[in-house]
Amino acid sequence: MVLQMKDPIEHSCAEHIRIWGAKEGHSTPDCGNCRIKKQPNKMALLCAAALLCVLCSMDALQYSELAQYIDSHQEEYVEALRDWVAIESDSSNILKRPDLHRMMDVTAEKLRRMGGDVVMVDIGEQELPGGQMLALPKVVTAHFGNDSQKHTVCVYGHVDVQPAKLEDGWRTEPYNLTEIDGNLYGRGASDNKAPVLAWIHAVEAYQALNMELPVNVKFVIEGMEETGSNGLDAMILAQRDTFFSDVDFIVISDCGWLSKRPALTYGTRGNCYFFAEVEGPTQDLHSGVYGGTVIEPMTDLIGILDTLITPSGKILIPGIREAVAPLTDEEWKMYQDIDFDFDYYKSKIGVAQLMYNNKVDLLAHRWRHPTVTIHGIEGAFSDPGTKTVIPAKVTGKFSIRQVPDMDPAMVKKQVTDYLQSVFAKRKSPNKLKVTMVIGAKPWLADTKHSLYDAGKAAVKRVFGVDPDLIREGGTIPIARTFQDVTGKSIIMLPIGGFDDGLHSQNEKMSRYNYIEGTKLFIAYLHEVAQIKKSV
Ligand SMILES: NCC(=O)N[C@@H](Cc1c[nH]cn1)C(=O)O
Ligand SMILES: [Zn+2]
Ligand SMILES: [Zn+2]
Repeated sequence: MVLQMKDPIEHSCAEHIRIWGAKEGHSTPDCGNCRIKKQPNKMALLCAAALLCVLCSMDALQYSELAQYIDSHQEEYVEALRDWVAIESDSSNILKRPDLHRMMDVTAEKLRRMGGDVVMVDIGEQELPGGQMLALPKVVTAHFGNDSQKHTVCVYGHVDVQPAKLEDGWRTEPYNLTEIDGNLYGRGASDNKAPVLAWIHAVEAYQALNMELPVNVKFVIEGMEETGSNGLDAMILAQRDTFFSDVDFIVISDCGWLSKRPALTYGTRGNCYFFAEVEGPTQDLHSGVYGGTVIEPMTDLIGILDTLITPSGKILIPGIREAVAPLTDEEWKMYQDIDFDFDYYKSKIGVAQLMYNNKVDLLAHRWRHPTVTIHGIEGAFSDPGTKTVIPAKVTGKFSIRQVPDMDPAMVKKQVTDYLQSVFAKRKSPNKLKVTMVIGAKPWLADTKHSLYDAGKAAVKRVFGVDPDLIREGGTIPIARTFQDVTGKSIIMLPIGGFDDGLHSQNEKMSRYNYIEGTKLFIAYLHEVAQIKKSV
């Protein structure tokens, strides 16, 4: 026996610590957590845990107390999510703008009640396609703790949502949070209201237990993410030397796991979103009376949209595929090692066949290649029933997900030139106008950064497994701006499940992920506090 028990100390907490000392001349083993060889008599055995140094043991005890607090307050957390989901904060629908403003007020008020230093930052107005101006939702910033000896972590999230209507095929009212079999269904539940609340509840738990936060925490919560984070770039630029000057790291939890295994996300795709408007007659026309005599805008539009991508997914716009950074051997290897159930993925989304039939190709095309998606046509007849009309003006909406080394400014030119040349060949008298309404760049992090070690340790503590390192096919438009403007390192720490149905019917957040995710954030703050602070 290397160790002998000396002065066992029993704590009154749920878990007990026993302090162990080394025999004369014998070495003391490393701490099972921080791996540092500690002095004799400073090693502790924590019930149901490994041999830890005293510091780590105290940390484990504190975590255990916080985790118990989270468990015993979970009903309140679900109610908070219910209140937030009930606000139809759809940023894409201008008629819902009052709800979106209310959502920002409610968010600010929650942070204010916790004693945060809260500011609602006016980010101006947005110009609508008709030229009218509409006030953007204010960005909520908040600040907890101001200790220059500690790191400052800035949490970014959004509280706007994608559109949702019961008649889209939801099984429950989208804005009435409904729990079924441990899943909390509602628009915005996973994207991104529960993760934002989980971060707020993590800070609240320290306050309730009178525990000092291990780091200073700042929040930046916006209401335009789903439509491209309009106005936020300028705000970050304007506050680079004020609000962001003392921020050390940025954490974003606006994404999901790839499987049942927790994950850390190190890359997102960007997005270039286009409107292609084809305008013909001055008003809609009877298709029997005028059909066969006019060159129809819808036929032109569908003709040009069909030249963007082949049925097998090959993008036809010259220059787009050529800009993509080639996949490295290391990336192939990483993708091979990732947990991913190919058949479950297929069955979950209800398709018999995918574009690719192996895991690596599928992941590469989800994360690492651009793709074109045609989203819809404004001005087209889409109601139930039959209407025999020739629409006078139609606007096709499509987007191209961006990966390194694509550049949105270049993509804008490539797409516009290509569509104009394809349209010209049709010799149509109609007018085509192409505009890029969102131009978000991809984001990529260095997984060797200590933020990722902290993430791995936090996942291990809460879930007892090592996380997958994954990328995200979706876009968080502001991620790249945070990186470029503030120069700070970013980690994405998702708590959403792989099957949450983001942007889809029946979006949900599982109660398990919501509650364990809150604990993950607490564990993460503890781990970040261990990162050496540079002076
Ligand atoms: N949760 C992230 C997310 O859903 N982001 C949106 C943002 C976006 C991109 N283009 C328009 N909106 C996404 O679709 O990826
Ligand atoms: Zn989101
Ligand atoms: Zn989203």
